[in-house]
Amino acid sequence: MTNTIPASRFLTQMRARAPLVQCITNYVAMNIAANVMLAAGASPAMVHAPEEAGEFAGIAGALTINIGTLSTQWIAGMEAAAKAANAAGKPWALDPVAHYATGFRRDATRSLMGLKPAIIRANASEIIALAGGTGAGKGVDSGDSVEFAEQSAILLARQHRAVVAVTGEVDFVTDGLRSAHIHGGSALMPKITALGCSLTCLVGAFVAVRPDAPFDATIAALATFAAAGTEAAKLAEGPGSFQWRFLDALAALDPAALDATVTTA
Ligand SMILES: Nc1ncnc2c1ncn2[C@@H]1O[C@H](COP(=O)(O)OP(=O)(O)OP(=O)(O)O)[C@@H](O)[C@H]1O
Ligand SMILES: Cc1ncsc1CCO
Ligand SMILES: [Mg+2]
Repeated sequence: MTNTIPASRFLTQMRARAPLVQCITNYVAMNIAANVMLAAGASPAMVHAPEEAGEFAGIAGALTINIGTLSTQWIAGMEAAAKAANAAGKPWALDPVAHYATGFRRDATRSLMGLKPAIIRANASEIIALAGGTGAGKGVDSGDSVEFAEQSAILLARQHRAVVAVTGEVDFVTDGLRSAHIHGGSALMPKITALGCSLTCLVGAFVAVRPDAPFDATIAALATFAAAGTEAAKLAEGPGSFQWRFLDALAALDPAALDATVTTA
């Protein structure tokens, strides 16, 4: 493994600091994302109103923005928060849920991309479309393999000088120069709504602690999900028991389990 900083060390650091993360996420994700953050050891705050989102971004260690259930009011909050995070030198992560589905989402995503996210985390169909290609996504669900999205991810990372994370059966992370694959997890994960949205929030927690290393921090967040997903799947009987077992696995996770999930190139 050529990682300068092992993922296990990032999880230990993140838990020790329990960073405050401003998560602007969708109505579907808010509850599970907050519980995922608490189980993993971070401190989430779901603050999105335009009247306060910018002020809060100055207090939080990092910001995450997810466009899953969009409205004009929410866009105003997102843009205020992203601008304030940039002004305060805090990193922020974008989750462009189904951005290809409507003109409203496309426009919002274009303007958010202009506000320089440090990290973009999405499924394969979303990454392909963000790079100008045509994927097989259906609403919020991916219809493409991660492998098919890898070149799009590299292109996006170079164009936007961002870390790009594509999730699916095997995850791919790139900063345009380096790349990594993260193995593990479970086929039950896409059967539970908003786990990807929750992962974007967790990326925020890791990058809040190591804003100097967004590539490694993103890998560590994805490795945390992969290791906890593998563990939860061992005794799960279906999506329902997987969901609570996943929270328990996140809380009990041994950081040493992360490193075996990551291969770098
Ligand atoms: N077939 C699979 N096998 C193993 N892990 C998977 C599989 N599909 C997804 N995952 C894992 O599930 C998590 C969420 O990724 P996914 O790509 O499903 O996000 P998403 O499509 O944005 O989800 P959502 O929009 O519902 O929040 C990631 O940790 C990913 O590695
Ligand atoms: C189901 C759903 N619809 C809008 S956002 C969301 C959560 C998964 O992306
Ligand atoms: Mg998603």
